[in-house]
Amino acid sequence: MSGVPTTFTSGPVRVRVPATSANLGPGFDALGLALALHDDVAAEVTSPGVTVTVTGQGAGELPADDRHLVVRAMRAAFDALGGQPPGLAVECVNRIPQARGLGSSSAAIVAGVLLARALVNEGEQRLDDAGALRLAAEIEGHPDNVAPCLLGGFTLAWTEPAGARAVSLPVADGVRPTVFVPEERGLTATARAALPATVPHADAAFTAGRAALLVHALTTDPALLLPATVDRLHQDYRAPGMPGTAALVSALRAADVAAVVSGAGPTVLALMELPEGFEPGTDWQVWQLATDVHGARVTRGRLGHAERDPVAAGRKS
Ligand SMILES: Nc1ncnc2c1ncn2[C@@H]1O[C@H](COP(=O)(O)OP(=O)(O)OP(=O)(O)O)[C@@H](O)[C@H]1O
Ligand SMILES: N[C@@H](CCO)C(=O)O
Repeated sequence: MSGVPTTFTSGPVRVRVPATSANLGPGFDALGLALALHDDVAAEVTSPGVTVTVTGQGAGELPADDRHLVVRAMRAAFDALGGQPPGLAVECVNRIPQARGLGSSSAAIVAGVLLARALVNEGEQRLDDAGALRLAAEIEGHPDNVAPCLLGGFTLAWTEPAGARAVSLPVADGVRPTVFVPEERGLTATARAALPATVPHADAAFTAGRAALLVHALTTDPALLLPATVDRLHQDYRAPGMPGTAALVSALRAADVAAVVSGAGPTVLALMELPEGFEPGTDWQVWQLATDVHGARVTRGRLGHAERDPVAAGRKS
């Protein structure tokens, strides 16, 4: 399509993007799970200028101009699609807690890339699904959240010289995700700075074996989730920066529940039913979430009444 001028569709488009939990223990920067907790974002091409409205998570905190992450991702995608629109109006209804380890930044990036594509005539010919994944992963810096956000389900992502690739696998019955979300935030960039440049070969070998076992446990045999979620690459190094998270992971695992730090934390993810009466303490919001099997979904039109409600339906706390 290079050389053919970019033209834009008229009217708004909207996208529903899921929260995601990356790493899942031993799958650092590779494995991820899409969860049924969503942001809804709509966008429209306008006359010159950028407006952004935010309801729910991040309202009053996030920038309302070109610095907003959805708009930054849209700008990068419009460049890849061949040209920028005159102006943009973006409406965000956010339910994914931000800077907690639930993939909020990837959800914003995926939303921006898919909205930009949907606003360009013949957008899917200019940027196919594989290209959208590569671009979103490049903006995020690693593919383990953007992959499940785009594809849904349990994803394995990896990076080749040309960019990120991913596959989505079905999740076995019996996997029961619960997230424990604290009030305090933790930026991924800070958690990544806590990691060493190198790790002992024995730890790398140990973790590679558990990551392979985790693919089997999550897709076929959840009875193996406890041994399959042991990691030696990141959680211990990050524990001093999130002691409450580390203590809750330990308490859950001591109760035979496969629990890990969700993404870069500080949220905790359990993958199995909790024991009767398990009490995490008052510092946590506890939500049982289904797996999102669809991934990001784009439709035409404005956000509807239900999509404008920033409180997630069916969330158990
Ligand atoms: N919906 C959003 N709209 C705009 N900016 C967002 C949105 N969600 C997140 N961000 C930006 O991304 C930052 C959080 O990104 P970060 O990667 O640190 O955490 P996360 O994505 O929530 O967690 P993790 O990557 O560990 O799963 C926020 O502080 C904000 O700047
Ligand atoms: N793999 C990433 C996920 C969070 O973005 C990390 O742990 O830093």
